[in-house]
Amino acid sequence: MSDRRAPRDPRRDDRGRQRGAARSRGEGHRTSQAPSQRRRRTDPARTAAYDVLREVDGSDAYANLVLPPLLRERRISGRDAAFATELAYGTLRLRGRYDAILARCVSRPLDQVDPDLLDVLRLGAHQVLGMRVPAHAAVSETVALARDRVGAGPAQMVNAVLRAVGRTPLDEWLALLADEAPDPVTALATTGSHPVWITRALREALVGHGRSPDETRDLLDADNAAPRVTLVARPGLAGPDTLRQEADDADVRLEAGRWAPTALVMAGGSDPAGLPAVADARAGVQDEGSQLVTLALAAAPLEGADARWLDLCAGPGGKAALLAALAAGRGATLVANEVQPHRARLVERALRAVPDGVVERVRTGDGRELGAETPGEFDRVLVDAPCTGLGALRRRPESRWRRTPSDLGELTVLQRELLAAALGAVRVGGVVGYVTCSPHLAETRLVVDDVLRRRDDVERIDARAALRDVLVPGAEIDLGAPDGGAAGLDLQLWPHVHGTDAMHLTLLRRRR
Ligand SMILES: C[S@@+](CC[C@H](N)C(=O)[O-])C[C@H]1O[C@@H](n2cnc3c(N)ncnc32)[C@H](O)[C@@H]1O
Repeated sequence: MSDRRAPRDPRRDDRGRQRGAARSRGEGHRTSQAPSQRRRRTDPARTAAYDVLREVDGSDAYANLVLPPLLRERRISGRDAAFATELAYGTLRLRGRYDAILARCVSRPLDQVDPDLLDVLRLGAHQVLGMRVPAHAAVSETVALARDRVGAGPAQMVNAVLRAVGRTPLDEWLALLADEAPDPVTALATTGSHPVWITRALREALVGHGRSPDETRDLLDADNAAPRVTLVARPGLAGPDTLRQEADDADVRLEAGRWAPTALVMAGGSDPAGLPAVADARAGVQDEGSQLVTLALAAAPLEGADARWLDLCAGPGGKAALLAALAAGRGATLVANEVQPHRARLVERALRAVPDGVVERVRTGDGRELGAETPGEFDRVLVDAPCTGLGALRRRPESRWRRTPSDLGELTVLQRELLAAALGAVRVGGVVGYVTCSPHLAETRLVVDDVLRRRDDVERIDARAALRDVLVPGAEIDLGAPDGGAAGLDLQLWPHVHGTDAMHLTLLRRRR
């Protein structure tokens, strides 16, 4: 907040950065023209962020697919690229909070504001309230953007609205929004910038998985923070030491992951693709939670043969590549299945560093057929089911505003069918790992309970114990209250507790 209100410092530029020496001497872009004659240039980074927001809104695009090529095309790099990224992603994540504030500063209902203009206002609000941009720069640059992209009339309105937004500090805005909310969940949702239905579902998931509802605020905050890039060093293909050496050579800083022995966290701003091990798939980019559930499935106790593994929903192949690397080290083989042909091709690419003979095949087809097609053939089966992704909201800035409760209906039917197929494909005594990147009880507990209610040949086994067996030595992990029921056996990770996506793992064993 203090930066936002800082008086103008001539040694700093519009983003509060230290100016270059020439700039601070007043040389460079200034001309002898009178201010009124100067044509105001819009800032390329802000324009890029705006164009991403319009693509996301107008074309249903994904910000993380639109922004990187756009930055490359416009040759925006380094700190400007980081600024554009934070501006675009931060604005998308905090859109709900900013809309609630803007609604109090705009004279007409927001749904009557032109969407182009509304995105300019949101970008301005994020600079004023969410970034360390001095208020005068945030306002003047956003007004210039409005003039360039929406027109001179709306630009005046942007000026007035952003000044009104900036007159109240963020903590006072949040207190006001909370006071005016009709109930506590809506207060959390508005101030924490999540839809009410998602806030309620996350709160219920915390409780259902053995945690306190009071953690909801922290969870929402964690969803609003940019995640750090985590790499997986695929065992036997690239050891963490090799990866560290390659990172040193590329001047990239890596830190050991907190929980998974395979995880290395990158210092901000570096490009993972620049590391040879990532370029040739000995390593990859993978959330630490995804690594943990995969390692836990591979570590689950098993009697008898442990020779054939199946990944039922493998695309784009992150977990399949880790499973295959582990299988290679244990003399096992892997079948990877994916229904979408283009994602099956991504699985093949992800598996390209795995030694010959380990990957039996990459099958393109509906995983639901495999229960009947390959009955009882596998010793370990992973079902990383398609889900709402409510556990990975920090990675997909716009997705919380796109998802609707009705998505759950179709997905949870498919989840049940895929889990049933996995239980058909696993041998008696074999293990199935049911995984989602959503903590929603309807996609986790209820799916498993429902499938188990219909059969008496399957038992839950302790996923938490399997996880503890694979953690880095000495790691003390808080997995919530051990209540003895399903919540005591199932594993549910959380962004605000573990710094991972909210990955879920239930482990099941075929008894007969
Ligand atoms: C959560 S993603 C899997 C992520 C993957 N395990 C990884 O780590 O990279 C779910 C995948 O299931 C696929 N899928 C959806 N319906 C399927 C079906 N009926 N059979 C097999 N795969 C399916 C989706 O296309 C998607 O690629």
